Amino acid sequence: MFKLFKNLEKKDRCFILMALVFIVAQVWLDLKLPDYMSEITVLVETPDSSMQDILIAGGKMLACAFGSLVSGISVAVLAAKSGIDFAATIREKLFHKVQDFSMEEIGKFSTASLITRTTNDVSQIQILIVMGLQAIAKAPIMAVWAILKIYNKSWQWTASTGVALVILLLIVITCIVLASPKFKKMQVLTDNLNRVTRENLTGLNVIRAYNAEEYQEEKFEKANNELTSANMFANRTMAFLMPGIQGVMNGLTLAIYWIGAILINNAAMNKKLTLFSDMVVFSSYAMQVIMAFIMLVMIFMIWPRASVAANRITEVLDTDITIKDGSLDGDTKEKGTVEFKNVSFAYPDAAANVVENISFKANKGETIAFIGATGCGKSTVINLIPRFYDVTDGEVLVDGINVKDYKQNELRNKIGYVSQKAILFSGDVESNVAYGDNGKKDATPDEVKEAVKIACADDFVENLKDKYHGYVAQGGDNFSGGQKQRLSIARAIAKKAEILIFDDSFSALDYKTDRKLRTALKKQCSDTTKIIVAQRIGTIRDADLIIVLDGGKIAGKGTHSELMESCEEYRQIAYSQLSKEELA
Ligand SMILES: Nc1ncnc2c1ncn2[C@@H]1O[C@H](COP(=O)(O)OP(=O)(O)OP(=O)(O)O)[C@@H](O)[C@H]1O
Repeated sequence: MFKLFKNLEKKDRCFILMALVFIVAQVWLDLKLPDYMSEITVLVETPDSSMQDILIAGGKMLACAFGSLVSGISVAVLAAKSGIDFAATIREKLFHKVQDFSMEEIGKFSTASLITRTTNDVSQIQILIVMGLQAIAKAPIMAVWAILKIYNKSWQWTASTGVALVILLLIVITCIVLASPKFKKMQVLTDNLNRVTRENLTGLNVIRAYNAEEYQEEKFEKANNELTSANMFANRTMAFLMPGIQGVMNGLTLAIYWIGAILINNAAMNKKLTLFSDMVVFSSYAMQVIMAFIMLVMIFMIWPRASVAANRITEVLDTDITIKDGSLDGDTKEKGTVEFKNVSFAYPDAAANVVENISFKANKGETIAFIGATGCGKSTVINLIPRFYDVTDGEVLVDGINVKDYKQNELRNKIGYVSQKAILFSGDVESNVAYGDNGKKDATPDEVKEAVKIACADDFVENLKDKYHGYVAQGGDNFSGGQKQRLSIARAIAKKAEILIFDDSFSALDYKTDRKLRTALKKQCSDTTKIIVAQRIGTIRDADLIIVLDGGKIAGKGTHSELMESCEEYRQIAYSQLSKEELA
């Protein structure tokens, strides 16, 4: 928790300091009230006292109460401001940190958990600051100050307050011990609920198509019930706190007046008035002590959850990023080359390598294609080029330099990447195609148009009501699979990168569009090196080099005709897709 607070900005530290000053002022004013109350009691009981004196003492009381109100409001405003600001700072830090995460770190935390940590967990910290700042600082000052004021009044009253405090402590400790583990559990269960909700929303169509609503509901109900019952237990336990404290407060008032009655009864006549005034003042201070405890209880209610949340946030912020930046910028002598030297790779926590001993070189303007059975490691190989993962063994070189030596953004400026699943962002066609930074300049509307044309997406984009400013929904949900793929391809082309990577990016295109697109690519991007993963022989048969993968290893390498001669795996794929006449 305290580690997280090191992230407080200077401005917020100042706000907190100012709040502390107001808190001390408020406590001082609150504790001054009983003194004036005692003065008034004495004045009322003294036969010769004037109304003027009573009014002056009353006026001072009023001024103290008003001062306390102003201080209280100031503390609340300052606490809210620093809490909200701090939450915004932490959310921003988390966002930036997660942006730098590699797939390994994202996988370690899970997307659902990262969302809960950035939203719900940060809110817990905000609540702690906004509500807790007053109590954390105010309660101890108030308790100590009030105790100092009353401790020498009468040992009987002090003892009764002591007993009340011990009972209070026992109630508080029991409730905290019982509820604390549940508060901790609640954050993890919130992750789980988020995960189930997310899965449900993203897979809605499949759920409906398979009439799996009931199954999903059961899953949701289980997650929801777990969270509800943990919440219920913790809050039910905490529900005993307030009535318990109230009971102790009433009991203490009763005890003070009872003891006071006995003391006044046994006292000499001239001491009775002083004792009565002492009793009123003492009960007032004793209530302040109990109030301080109530505030601490509030903290104990918020603290366990906030402390778990703080640990979860620091866990993300302190995570060591596995993919570290190199120092080189992208200004290399060699351009457009990709070379793998005996590359092997195993996913984090996996026992065995997924790909093994991969070596090849792509020269500027060449087309290199990967083909092989599903799950043989094609995507894995090409994901090593933009450094989504680092190799386990061997080297990946881009423009003759190890990818690890580049600054990551410099390396990625060289690459236009089209993922297997086409990803579009909410906005319009133009913002999606001109997306990101290529280290040079933003794509102009004309360049966007040209890229869309090369990607054979102009036919449907031109038909949109707002053409290149046509609306794109989140995830590109208002476009078909093939349209999304073509817009993703246009985005990579518009980047004017040295190397284009297509991860099975033509799979949703019909054969005619596939051919048209490849022809346009060959003509318009002749200087660009193209690395293509494909399932169809037709898509890759013209490639300069085809690499056949089998179980993560290279089973054959060469042009289409060479592989038809030499590679049994390639022949099998080819014959399974095309007739002998088509292949001839
Ligand atoms: N993030 C990951 N963590 C662990 N294992 C993974 C991960 N991604 C892929 N794999 C495993 O690596 C192997 C190769 O996967 P990869 O996606 O590279 O295959 P592929 O040849 O591209 O398949 P497809 O043609 O079906 O897309 C698979 O066995 C898969 O289970």
